[in-house]
Amino acid sequence: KEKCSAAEAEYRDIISNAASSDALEAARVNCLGRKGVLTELLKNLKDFTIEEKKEAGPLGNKIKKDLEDAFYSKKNALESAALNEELAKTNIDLTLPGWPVANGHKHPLTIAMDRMTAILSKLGFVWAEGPQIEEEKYNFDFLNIPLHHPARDVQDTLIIGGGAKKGMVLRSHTSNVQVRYMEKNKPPLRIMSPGKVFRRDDIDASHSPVFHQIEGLYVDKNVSLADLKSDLTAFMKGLFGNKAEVRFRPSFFPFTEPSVEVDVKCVFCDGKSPCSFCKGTGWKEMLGAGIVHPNVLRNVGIDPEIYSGYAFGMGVERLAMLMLGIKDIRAFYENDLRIWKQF
Ligand SMILES: Cc1ccc(OCc2nc(C(=O)N[C@H]3CCS(=O)(=O)C3)cs2)cc1
Repeated sequence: KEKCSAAEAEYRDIISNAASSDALEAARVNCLGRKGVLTELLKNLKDFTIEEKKEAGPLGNKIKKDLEDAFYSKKNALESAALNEELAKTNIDLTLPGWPVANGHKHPLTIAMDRMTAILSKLGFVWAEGPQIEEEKYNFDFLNIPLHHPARDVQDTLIIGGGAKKGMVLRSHTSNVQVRYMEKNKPPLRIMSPGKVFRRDDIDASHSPVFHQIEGLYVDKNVSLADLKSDLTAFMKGLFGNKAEVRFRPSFFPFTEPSVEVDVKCVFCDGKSPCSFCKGTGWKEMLGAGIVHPNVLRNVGIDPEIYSGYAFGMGVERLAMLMLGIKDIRAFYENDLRIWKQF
């Protein structure tokens, strides 16, 4: 008993004076290690009588436990003192908040494209894709666009290789997808073709040589202008809300007859006070559409006496600018974070 208490007193002294965790660890091994002073002392217990063990056992283990705790708390104290000393040398203020992790988000064009294609897919349109570098016949000929049509001129279309009439072009609309699809699939068919299109345009606030379009095509038996009007009205209400008012105006496109242009009532003004958005007309043109011209059906081997269809096309940038209040189309391509951070 005396020896254990003496050992405890001696090691408590060593612990309180220990200046480094190495010295402390060495002392711990000397005291509590396999060959440690206290370990050796406690080995004598096995020679004690039952009576003696009853008192000496718990006493010895308590001293052992207390010393272990003392070693441990001193070790912690030395380590945190070392850390604080280290921190005192640097001027890093650990209480400052961390760098905010900026979480990204979709590009506004993608947001607009996703909204439009989601509504169209609910209306039963299936996503179709096709090449951006296209043969002239799929971009023009199949679409009843005559050889002398201005759209074919180099002023409007970006022509790649070969003579102007025979070369490949950068597609000026995604109609090539519809033509290719009709060559391989017979009616009934109901497809949408989102994608990039190219025009020879100098970039300015409302024009870009590269922009995005979504076209739709529905071919079946007895498809009429009524189907077109009801489906496109549903699409516009899906986009601008149920209260949106839609107007159909007669128009002309070589690939549709009759052709219409579809306006939506100005969402910013009642059309009386001239607003920059609708130029005071109260209406905003959103897309073009029409009944597919019989020549187009014939060109892909569909009999216009049996089948009929409607088609439509719209610009995504245009819609995104309306939806998000962006005044300059170039904002979509300059990736200026000061703009995109606002969405
Ligand atoms: C086989 C096939 C037959 C007909 C088709 O008609 C697609 C159509 N597009 C329009 C139209 O007005 N498009 C413009 C809107 C704005 S834009 O992005 O500049 C292009 C009207 S009908 C397509 C494919």
